[in-house]
This record gives sequence, structure tokens and C-alpha cells, in this order.
Amino acid sequence: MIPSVHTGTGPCIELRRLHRFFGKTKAVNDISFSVDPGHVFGYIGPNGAGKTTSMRILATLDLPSYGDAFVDGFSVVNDPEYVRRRLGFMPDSFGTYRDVNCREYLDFFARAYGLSGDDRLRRLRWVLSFTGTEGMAEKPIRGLSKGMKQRLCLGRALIHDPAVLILDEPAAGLDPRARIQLRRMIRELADRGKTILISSHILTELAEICDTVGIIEQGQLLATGSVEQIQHQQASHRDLKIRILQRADQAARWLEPLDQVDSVVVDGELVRFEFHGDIREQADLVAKLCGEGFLVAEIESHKKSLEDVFLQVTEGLVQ
Ligand SMILES: Nc1ncnc2c1ncn2[C@@H]1O[C@H](COP(=O)(O)OP(=O)(O)OP(=O)(O)O)[C@@H](O)[C@H]1O
Repeated sequence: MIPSVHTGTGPCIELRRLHRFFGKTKAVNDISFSVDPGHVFGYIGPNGAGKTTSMRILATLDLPSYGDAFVDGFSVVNDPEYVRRRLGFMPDSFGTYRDVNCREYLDFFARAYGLSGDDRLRRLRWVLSFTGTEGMAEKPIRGLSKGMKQRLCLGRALIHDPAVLILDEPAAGLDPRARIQLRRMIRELADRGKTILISSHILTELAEICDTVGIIEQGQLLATGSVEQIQHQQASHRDLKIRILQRADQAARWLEPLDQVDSVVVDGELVRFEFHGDIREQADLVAKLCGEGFLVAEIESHKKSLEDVFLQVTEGLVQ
């Protein structure tokens, strides 16, 4: 019996120096990372970054040019049969099974995974209920909305109760409510012990549900860590607005030559500038201003938004 959650002690998903070349295109160019059991890893990158290629390798649908990927320590190259039973893959495009209904569709995949008898029926009932598709069970797939098709596709990935889920842009094309519902489902699956790799173009989309994110561009991992860590690493640049009672113009002249200060603008009592430093250095700066006798009355400090961080890390390069 294959366990439905990870039972070992090592990482549940691991990419080790993974490479995949298509002619001259380095779709995946030396990517390594690992995902701990029960964690959600957000794989974020612009079009053509290499997300789908690496996910397809993990799902044993393609092979690396060099390197390897592992599920529960089993290699996608050497043990693809084992890996396939342990993971559920939701591709970025839904297959064409227009004339079968949802129950028949899920039943087909349940049988393909070797489920039979009461086990199969129980699993079908659970998947229809979890994905909120039970009301659609007898409806032909051709009549489903995009959101319902995505739910059914997630149901297919879950039908054999895999420990690992690889979800390639599951939220693409969904309306805001459907996105929120999908996020809730993914978080619930992680809380039940599933290990999840999920891709998106949009960092903010995944920020709430991911334990860790990796930002990928042109086949390379540019940054990895929790959303807070990445934001902190990249947010060495803040917009500061300081209200200085009296002598604001003198304070601006004092600030201008400092290495960490740029683009100083004075507007009455307000002094606005870009500050290249962390929160500690910001505190030091304010202390020095006070030490110089300036009456600092208010401070507003704006960290970079997640969108800004994403744009800063990636260069918008397409190959
Ligand atoms: N079968 C293939 N043959 C040739 N080139 C390919 C093939 N599959 C992918 N590529 C190329 O590899 C690069 C990475 O593509 P991939 O689909 O992995 O990116 P992605 O991050 O998933 O992009 P998107 O967000 O647009 O789906 C692209 O330049 C793409 O054109």
C-alpha cells in the first residue's frame, strides 16, 4: 500500500542540478531546491521561465538533459513507476474528454490507478465533495465552466490520494472568487499533509498559501525562501517620508550627500527620499537626524510591494 502522506524524514520533492535543453534553449539550467513534507512551494516566473518543463520532468513526462529530480528520495529517471504512484499532476491545459461526464472521467482515472470496489467509490465520493463538483457529477465535461474544469482537473490529480501534488498554474483563467476557493483547497490539502509544488506568473497570487517560494527566470532559480525572506532580501530600497518641524530644507541638505540616500525632495515640512538600507539602518538615520537637532515629528516608510520585488528579481527576459 502506497502511503498518502510522506512518511520519511528527508525532503518530499527535490530537484538536484536539473537541466533540460531544447536545442540551444536552456529551458531548465541548473535548478536545485527541495520541499519539505506538508509544505507548499510556490514556483513563480514569467512566461517561458522553465516552470512547466521542470514540473513535467517531476511528473515523469519528460527526462532531464542532466541532473535528476526525486520524490520521497526516488529518482524520476530511475524509478518513474514509484514516482507516478506518489504524485498527482495537474497540467496547465485540460485534456479533451468532452463527451464523458465528471463521474465517468474521475472513475476512469481511479481505475487506471488500480482502485477498485468500495475503495474506488469512497475515493470518488470524497474527490467530488472536496472539489465541490458533486452537483456536476452527471454533467458532460463539454458543458463545464473554466472554473469547474479546473476543479475536476484537481480532482483527477487527487483521485489516487497522492502524497505529492504538482499543480501547473491551476489558477490561470479563474475569476477572483474561484481563485480564493482554489487557494483554500490547496491550503487544506497541505494541512492534511500533502506536499505541493504550485506554479504561477504572479507572486502575490501565491504569497498567502506558500511556505516557500522560488523565483525562476530563463531556466534559473534567482531567489528562494519564504515570501518575507525574499521581500526582506530584496527590499533594500524604501521610500521614506519624514516630517521635520522647522529647518526641513537644512535637513534635506544634510541628507543629500549620504551614500544611502537618493532623490531628496522637500515639500514644506516634508522631506521625501529613497533610502537604500534595512530597517536598522533606517533607525540609525533617524537617530542621527535627531542628534543633529532636527525635530523629527513623523516618519512614513514604504517597503517594496511583492509586485515590485518580483519585477526587481526578474528582468523580463524571454528566451
Ligand atoms: N518541447 C519543447 N521544444 C522546444 N522548446 C521548448 C519545449 N518545451 C518548452 N520549450 C521552451 O523552453 C522554455 C521554457 O518553457 P516552459 O513552458 O517550461 O516555461 P514556463 O515557465 O512554464 O512558461 P509559461 O508560464 O508561459 O507556461 C521556453 O523557451 C519554451 O519555448
